[in-house]
Amino acid sequence: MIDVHGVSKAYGTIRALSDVSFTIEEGEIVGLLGPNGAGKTTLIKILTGYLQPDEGQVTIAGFDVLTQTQDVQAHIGYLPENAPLYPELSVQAYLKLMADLRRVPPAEQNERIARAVYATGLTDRLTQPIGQLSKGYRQRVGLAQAILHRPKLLILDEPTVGLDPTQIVEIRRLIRRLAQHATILFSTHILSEVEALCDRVLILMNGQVRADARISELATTHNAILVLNQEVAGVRDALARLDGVVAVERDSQNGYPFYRVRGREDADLCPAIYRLAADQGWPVRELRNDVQTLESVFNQLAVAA
Ligand SMILES: Nc1ncnc2c1ncn2[C@@H]1O[C@H](COP(=O)(O)OP(=O)(O)OP(=O)(O)O)[C@@H](O)[C@H]1O
Repeated sequence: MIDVHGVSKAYGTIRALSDVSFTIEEGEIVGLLGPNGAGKTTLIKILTGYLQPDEGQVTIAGFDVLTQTQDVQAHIGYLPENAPLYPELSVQAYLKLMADLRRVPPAEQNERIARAVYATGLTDRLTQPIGQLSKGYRQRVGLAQAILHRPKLLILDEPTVGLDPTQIVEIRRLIRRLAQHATILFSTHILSEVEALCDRVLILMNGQVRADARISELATTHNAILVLNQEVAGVRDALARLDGVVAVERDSQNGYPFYRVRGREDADLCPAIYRLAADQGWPVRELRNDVQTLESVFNQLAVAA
């Protein structure tokens, strides 16, 4: 559905994106996670054809964003950060305007608007001027305009920013519902949002994709952590000789010798390490599976950046 290859973009001397590549398959919900200034909005503007990259190619639903921009935009529902809404228009009048702009055939407009309004829970707000709506409801109007033309791909830039907790829950529920019929890519800087909604996360930092992971895989681990109370000679080599071990990293944790033991995919290392430590009489302080969370991955990347 989305194919991004070697995309770079600079604003003067600021490199907003550097050689970004990834693909997104139909039906996925992908979170684009990154701190402020990571390049999320820049990437989204490039994907939606509103900004040209300096280098690289983007294909959406088989169309090239640079040369077939209108075809691409016809396939996308886009919720920009701070969606431009007309405060004096009623919800209904605004959606009619957007249907005209999207060239939805007049005979189909009423039905399309009714469906979008129903999907976004706006039925009882139709006649209200947008300017009088709460921020959560305005965001729903932004989503309603994004799905008017029944796009197969929704691209949402920080869809819950500035909303209160109740509104956040409602918008997330709505996104989950929309995901039954469309592929979704949305940007956020909130870790829990990604965990709550996504199948997969792309972590963008300093304009680069630093991680691309399935949320379900993050929690599983083939690695173990061993911390000893004091130095013992030969631990690293002995660990490396265990069946299923592919690498052993040595570090220190509050001054104690610390080993991260990386295993093959089918490995369950802790029992074997426990037996080895008992045989050798190692002064074990801690032995555990090295469970990754999105937060731990993000923190490791942030420290390395
Ligand atoms: N029009 C512009 N002119 C100059 N620099 C820009 C422009 N737009 C963005 N930048 C810079 O490019 C970098 C990436 O910005 P971008 O808005 O894409 O990041 P972001 O991840 O969306 O951040 P945020 O979460 O704060 O919206 C930042 O350093 C930003 O200051």
